Amino acid sequence: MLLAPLARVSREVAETSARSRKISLLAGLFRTAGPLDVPVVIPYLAGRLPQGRIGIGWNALKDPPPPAGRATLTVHHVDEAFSALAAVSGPGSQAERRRLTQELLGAATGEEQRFLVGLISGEVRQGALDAVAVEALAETSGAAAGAVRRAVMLAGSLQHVAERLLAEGPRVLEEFLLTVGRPVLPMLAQSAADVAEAIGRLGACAVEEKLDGIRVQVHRDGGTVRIFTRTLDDITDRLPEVVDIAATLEGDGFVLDGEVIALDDEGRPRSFQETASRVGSRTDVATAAAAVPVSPVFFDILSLDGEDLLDLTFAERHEALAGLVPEPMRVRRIVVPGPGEGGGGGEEADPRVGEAEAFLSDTLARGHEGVVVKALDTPYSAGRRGAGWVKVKPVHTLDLVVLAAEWGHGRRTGKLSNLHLGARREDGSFVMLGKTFKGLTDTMLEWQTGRLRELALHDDGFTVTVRPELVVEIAYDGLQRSSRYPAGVTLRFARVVRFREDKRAADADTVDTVLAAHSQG
Ligand SMILES: Nc1ncnc2c1ncn2[C@@H]1O[C@H](COP(=O)(O)OP(=O)(O)OP(=O)(O)O)[C@@H](O)[C@H]1O
Repeated sequence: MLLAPLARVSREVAETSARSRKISLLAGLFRTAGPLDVPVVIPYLAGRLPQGRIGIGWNALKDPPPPAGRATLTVHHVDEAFSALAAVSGPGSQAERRRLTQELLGAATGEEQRFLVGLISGEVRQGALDAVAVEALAETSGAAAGAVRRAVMLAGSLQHVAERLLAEGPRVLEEFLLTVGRPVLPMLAQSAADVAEAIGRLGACAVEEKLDGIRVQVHRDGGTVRIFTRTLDDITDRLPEVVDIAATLEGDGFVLDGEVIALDDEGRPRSFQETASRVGSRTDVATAAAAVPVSPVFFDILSLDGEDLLDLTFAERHEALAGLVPEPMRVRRIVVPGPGEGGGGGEEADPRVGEAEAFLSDTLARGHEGVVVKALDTPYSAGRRGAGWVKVKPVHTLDLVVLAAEWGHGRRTGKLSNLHLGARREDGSFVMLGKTFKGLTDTMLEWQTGRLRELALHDDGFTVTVRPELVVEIAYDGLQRSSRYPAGVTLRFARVVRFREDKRAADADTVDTVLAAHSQG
């Protein structure tokens, strides 16, 4: 398959806001993709290189040779060229990378050059591509969209399902079952401004503590335990104490969903940074575990003794959870009846809300982040922000993407300090909303300097532009008008709360969400 139609479709999908048009563009592309192309086409459309980081900065990209007059590059050839680039190392590697990059660009037409440069710099990034691609795959293969979606959730990979579906046809979808040992994309929550709004959206529900730890999916198959993160990375070796606990539970095979968190002697949460760096540390796990032990706290169960529980209601799943996991390892919760069941309605204050608000206050007093209100009658929506889960956090924060960082002065000389913060647009590009260096501790400054150097594209001696991949959680006091920023607004008193390495840029907040939250507040 030639690169030219892929570059064209990528541009056209970004340019149109009509979902049906996006689907038919992608379906047309998938129809022409051969089995060897699919493993490359899907990541390229999402703006990702299968090789990961290949260390090309702007120097290698600037002053490209004149574009080729005819499209001859194949997707396979480009993939090989990127593999060759990723393998370059040692002395003279910068010059060699530039030579290989320029050679590749010289073989590309104008449109292909723009696509390749965007791919390398992280600018080609389609927002919400997965959902559209699922429908396009259904259209191309003749499978039902729901069946493709479920297979993607269970496989945890659009690419894997696409490869098999396009090669083998719709029947292959039956093979994507929930399998203990293979992670599933976790269900995510929607947000509400307060408990009353959350409860108002749901019928009978559970109000659960929202713990500020790291999401984990714990699988046990007989004697084997595996632990996965929200992004489906296997972190089993980093959490020996959680492995031990999972091994002591009575069930033989299960998949549990929950959070791991570092607690102090009184059972209060230690700082998120302590939990995060403990879960992130791969070296000398035994010492790290002794210094900062983490506890698992489970809130859902997806499979038990060979039975897939995803389609059961939350009430039924919770019963199964309670039968397997003893209380201190289950999240604290209260159950609130539906509007017709326990009073409420009418003009007077809804007692359902009062009880939930008291639970929230108590949860905050215990040092936790907020609550997640969950409908009792809904199935587990793997990989989606399901309407059945609504989170309420009193401190509103945004997850933004670092677009660039400025070299610090004085005490911060030699460190990348002031961060340029971007919100996502639906088309996958980013809008800068402001800058901040507030809230950064010395440790964070040190860490971000190293991390941002890895992502650097260009350094003009003052500002380092980076691949837009690092997600940072920002607290702020509202928005204010500003003609200096492209959305016409900027953040007031933005300060860094923490880095969210567990999130991808595609999970960051969109500029529309930011503006909508502001207009409500
Ligand atoms: N009782 C709970 N039920 C569900 N999720 C919980 C619970 N306690 C803590 N969490 C955490 O809260 C998250 C739910 O919010 P959401 O799905 O929006 O994820 P998020 O974007 O990581 O949110 P946040 O940044 O608010 O933690 C889960 O991913 C999980 O890590």
